[in-house]
Amino acid sequence: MRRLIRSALFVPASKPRAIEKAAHVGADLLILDLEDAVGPDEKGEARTAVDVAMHCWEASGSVRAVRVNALDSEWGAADMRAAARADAIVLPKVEQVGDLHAARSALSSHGSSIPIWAMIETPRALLALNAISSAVGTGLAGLIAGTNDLCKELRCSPEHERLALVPHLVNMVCAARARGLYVLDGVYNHFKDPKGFRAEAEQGRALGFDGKSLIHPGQVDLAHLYFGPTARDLEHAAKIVAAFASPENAGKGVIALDGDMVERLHLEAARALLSTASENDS
Ligand SMILES: CC(C)(COP(=O)(O)OP(=O)(O)OC[C@H]1O[C@@H](n2cnc3c(N)ncnc32)[C@H](O)[C@@H]1OP(=O)(O)O)[C@@H](O)C(=O)NCCC(=O)NCCSC(=O)C[C@H](O)C(=O)O
Ligand SMILES: [Mg+2]
Repeated sequence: MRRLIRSALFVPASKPRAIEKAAHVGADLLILDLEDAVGPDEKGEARTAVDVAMHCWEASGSVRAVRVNALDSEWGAADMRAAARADAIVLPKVEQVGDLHAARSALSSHGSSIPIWAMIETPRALLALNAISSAVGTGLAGLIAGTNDLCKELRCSPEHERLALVPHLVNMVCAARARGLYVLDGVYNHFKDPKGFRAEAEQGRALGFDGKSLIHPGQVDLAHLYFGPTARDLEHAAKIVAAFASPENAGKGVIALDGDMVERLHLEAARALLSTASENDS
């Protein structure tokens, strides 16, 4: 059973204080950002923070990732070399299967077999989602919605409960689920607006995302409230397992539980939930 990834915090590689702070915020995934959070003049200096961050985050319990600049940019090759020592790599603006193969082969040339997370944030990526998500042999682990870039490229707005983005977000969830990948929702920019964050996180969970990408430590605990099983989810799952285990329900395909119809597909989901939760506790 795989670990829960409910929160993925972007940490600018150009901010030493943020790198230190990130070690203690409890995010499931930490993403040291060499791309958009770092200005062109800071790129070289920021790259030297990769080793510092990986060391600083060693005991954090978080998966430690690096978001590199595009491979075909002037920084891409050096970023890949530095990032090969992380636990995972985040590739921005993936648009075709070839981007994943190129990253895989760059990592291999540095002796690294770390998993790749692909950011889906351009119209071309949306059109190629099926191919990208099924890129066999590239070590693709998950998709991350890049909603800021998507809004820019589609010339749409995140307003009205992300009406214009929802079809694309649903497609990302579908592509990820079909291929057994993780899938994370985009960032919420208004980091001083917890109410707005909660509404968006609740929507992301309802759409089926595993977790949410974040920009501020204050968003980590909130993300954990919405993603991953709640105490109530676990209680309900345990009740379903117990109900199907009782002798009077032996062999039944469907039962009634607390006024709801419960089928064996719900039993499978309940068992999977309990198993994920116990794996992540241990
Ligand atoms: C958004 C921020 C610029 C706000 O910064 P600031 O005003 O300094 O925030 P605070 O004063 O509230 O910070 C309080 C303390 O928390 C630390 N901090 C802040 N942000 C982070 C962080 N991301 N990780 C770790 N620690 C952080 C501060 O250092 C303060 O610490 P202390 O001094 O001890 O009190 C800022 O939050 C920020 O830079 N966020 C990240 C921005 C970023 O990475 N952007 C790029 C990724 S998002 C993206 O690109 C999405 C995608 O590609 C798309 O297209 O959608
Ligand atoms: Mg982006």
